[in-house]
Amino acid sequence: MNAADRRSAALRVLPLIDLTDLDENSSPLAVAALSAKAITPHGPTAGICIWPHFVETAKSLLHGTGVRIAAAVNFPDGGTDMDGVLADTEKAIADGADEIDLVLPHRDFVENGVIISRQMIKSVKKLCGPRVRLKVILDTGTLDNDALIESASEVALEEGADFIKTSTGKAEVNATPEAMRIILETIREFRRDAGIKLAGGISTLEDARHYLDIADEIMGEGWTTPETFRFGASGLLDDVLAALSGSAAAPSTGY
Ligand SMILES: O=C[C@H](O)COP(=O)(O)O
Repeated sequence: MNAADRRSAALRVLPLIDLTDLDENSSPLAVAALSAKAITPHGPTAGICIWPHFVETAKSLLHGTGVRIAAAVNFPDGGTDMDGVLADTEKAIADGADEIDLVLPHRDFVENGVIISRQMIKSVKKLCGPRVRLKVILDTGTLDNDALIESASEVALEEGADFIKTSTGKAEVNATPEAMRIILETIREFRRDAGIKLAGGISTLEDARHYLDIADEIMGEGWTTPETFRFGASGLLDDVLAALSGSAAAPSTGY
């Protein structure tokens, strides 16, 4: 991409980023720095994505800025501890979370079928109510099978997910164009108003633009807005800001 293309990609990508800090060593200080970084001279990111116990800190800093606060629950393992997931969700919402990123209990989904997964998504959605958006993280690299990705997407959409998110960023395989295609085709077929969040290992504008091209191809141009499309990324904003300030490109991971 030349400098003009990078700049135009950066302007498109910036409002779609959920700037993420889900490091196990995250801290209130780190969340404060993340919150400050989310408000750039070129406009805000869509949101920040953090651990539930830091929502209160972020809320006090971001209140009124338009930057949404997403809390990751059942993260990153995707276990079946329903009570723990509901308690974390309830607390995050009470502290001011605008969005919940819930990891599907994917091992149980693969081994035992849909019952626990449906129950968990339905119960978390009930806590979210009409105000708080629910993103369901499939962990597509672990599901590792097209039919499973498709059926997990269907289950999430049927139980009220507002977004399907590919990955935690902690698995060996995270977002991929192949998984994205399956999810988007399912969304197109079942619930065009639902969104997709690509997450894990996306750190260059080149990669981000490749995902946007696929979204344009499958859903049509104009579909990708912050209401339907996000990049969950800890590093992508750096390349966006470099492009907007005219610096050189970061090396692409090569999609
Ligand atoms: O939920 C988002 C991911 O954890 C971000 O992954 P990343 O650090 O590879 O960008």
